[in-house]
Amino acid sequence: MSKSLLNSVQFPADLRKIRQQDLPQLAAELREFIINIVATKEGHLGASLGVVELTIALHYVFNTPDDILVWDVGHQAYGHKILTGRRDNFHTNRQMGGICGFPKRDESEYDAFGTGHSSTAISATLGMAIASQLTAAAGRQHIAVVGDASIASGMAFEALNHAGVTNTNLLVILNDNAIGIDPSVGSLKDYLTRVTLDNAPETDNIFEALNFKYSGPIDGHDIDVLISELKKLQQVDGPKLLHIITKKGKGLRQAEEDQVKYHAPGKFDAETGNLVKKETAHLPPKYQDVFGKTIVELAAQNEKIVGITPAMPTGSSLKYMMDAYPDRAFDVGIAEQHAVTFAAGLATQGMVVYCNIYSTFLQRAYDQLIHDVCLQNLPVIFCLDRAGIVGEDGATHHGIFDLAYLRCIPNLIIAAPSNEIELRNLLYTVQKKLEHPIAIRYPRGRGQIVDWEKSFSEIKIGEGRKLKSGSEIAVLSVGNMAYNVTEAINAISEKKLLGHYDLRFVKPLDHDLLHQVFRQYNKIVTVEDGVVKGGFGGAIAEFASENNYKNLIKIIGIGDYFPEHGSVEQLQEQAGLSPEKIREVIISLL
Ligand SMILES: Cc1ncc(C[n+]2csc(CCOP(=O)(O)OP(=O)(O)O)c2C)c(N)n1
Ligand SMILES: CC(=O)[C@@H](O)[C@H](O)COP(=O)(O)O
Ligand SMILES: [Mg+2]
Repeated sequence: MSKSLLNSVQFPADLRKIRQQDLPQLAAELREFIINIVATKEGHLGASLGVVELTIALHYVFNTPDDILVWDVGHQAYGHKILTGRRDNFHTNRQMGGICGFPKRDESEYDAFGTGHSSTAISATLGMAIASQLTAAAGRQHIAVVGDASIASGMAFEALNHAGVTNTNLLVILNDNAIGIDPSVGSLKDYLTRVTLDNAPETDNIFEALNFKYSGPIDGHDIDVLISELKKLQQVDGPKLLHIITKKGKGLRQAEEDQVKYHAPGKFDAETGNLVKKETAHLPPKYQDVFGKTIVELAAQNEKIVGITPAMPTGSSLKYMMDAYPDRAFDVGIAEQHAVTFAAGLATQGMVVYCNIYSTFLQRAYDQLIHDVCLQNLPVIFCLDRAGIVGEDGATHHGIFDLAYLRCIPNLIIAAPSNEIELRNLLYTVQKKLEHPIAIRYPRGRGQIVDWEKSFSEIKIGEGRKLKSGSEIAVLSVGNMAYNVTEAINAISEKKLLGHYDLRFVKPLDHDLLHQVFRQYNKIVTVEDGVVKGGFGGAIAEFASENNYKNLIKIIGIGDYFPEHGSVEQLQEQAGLSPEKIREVIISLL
């Protein structure tokens, strides 16, 4: 048996000692290593398998970390992590206290830029390249690896546009596998397909038009070809783009065949590649499916309904509508800013627009939300998926800022349904008649109600509801935090002293209900799965101050820090949002 090459590599300096002809063996070992660990620990699989050869070639040719390597999104950087000092703790990937699933500057000097959200790599790398010029770090190379879906985002184009008029040592590697999480979309994707088929010379080159020296397309799984091309480009001054063709999921048959599922497949059998089957028939639905299936039902009755997703049709379940009504459901690619203003345009014409965006990714379209939607009071329906703590994706992906960043925008209604039926009824309500934009936030994953497909009933905008009466302490919650609160209250023996109210709307607040609550209870506890500063509890404190109430108010939510990765339960415990932690706070007030 030949000796393991991977075991001889702690850092790229070790890799550079390996003979070039042995690198395919290293690639095979690295793939196997990734598959074995992701099979049980879960995480992003397909993207990392697709760049195994590229990762090896980059660290082989360039002098990382002095030469700078930036991975866009970073979900494809598992091989990079393993070859840069993190092989032995790769099994802790994405777990609490373990390494992060994305590059992270304070984790390694090889992680030149923290990522998670897409399309930032070219801007960041250009910044580093300009800094090198200004500090006379001559000869240093700056490499950004960007996927075909991510390069179609506005931010990536802005960076290419800028880089093209510099003479920086910038190398953009376009990793073209013709897919994002779901199949890539748009005319740039068509263009890249044409370039690939023509083998480049027949087609006017869009990157050359932007002053990049273009090379490729080349086979991104051929290490020798990659090494020789990278060495050539090392000698070329100015901005350059290397177009490589790869296969997402390369090396695991099922991952190659079902690239969408194997983007992040959950647990699977490392030997066979088959997914570990989960019995889900009797489980409550995912909030995403409540959204996806309900919108199809509503679209059948209301032909003005359209749906939008920026590149997350499967994750958001908008795919149900894309299948049922392909002309009325749009995957616009990784383009949150465009998605929001496109929604605004549709709304000006009387369309009923459900724009589904992960809470964390809406951060990118904040100006569009304010300037294009709310300022003009256009009744766009934003469905903010993955609100709250999302778990293993970690700090870059938690949807914990939305309440704070939305609450300050005039005209915008903010709702947080506490369960699947509430979500369904809200989705129904808002397509009937809506006079303002609305954001409806709900969490990742399953709720608690199996039997959710009830007939629709309307929810009055701005109306909260009492879940339980009490006399001493009122707990006010938003969204599915209601479940944690209920559990907390049920674990307290003096529960008859405790009232519980589901406010449903963070804006407008239900003033009538709040006046009752502030008169009936001495002490108020608020619970939200978002940052405390500027959030729901802040809104309640403002209400109290505006109305001269002197009740004691205790705000439970996420403090002034970025929660990292871990399970949702662990991170809620850490933030003080678990039933047990909520119980402790209530007891301390009794
Ligand atoms: C701003 C933003 N929007 C959406 C996402 C979700 N997302 C993560 S990876 C991905 C697809 C990336 O595709 P591509 O760049 O082609 O890389 P590949 O997965 O094919 O390697 C998407 C949409 C994100 N990370 N950031
Ligand atoms: C890398 C990335 O941004 C996505 O793959 C993200 O991890 C998807 O999250 P969900 O699994 O919650 O859809
Ligand atoms: Mg891709």
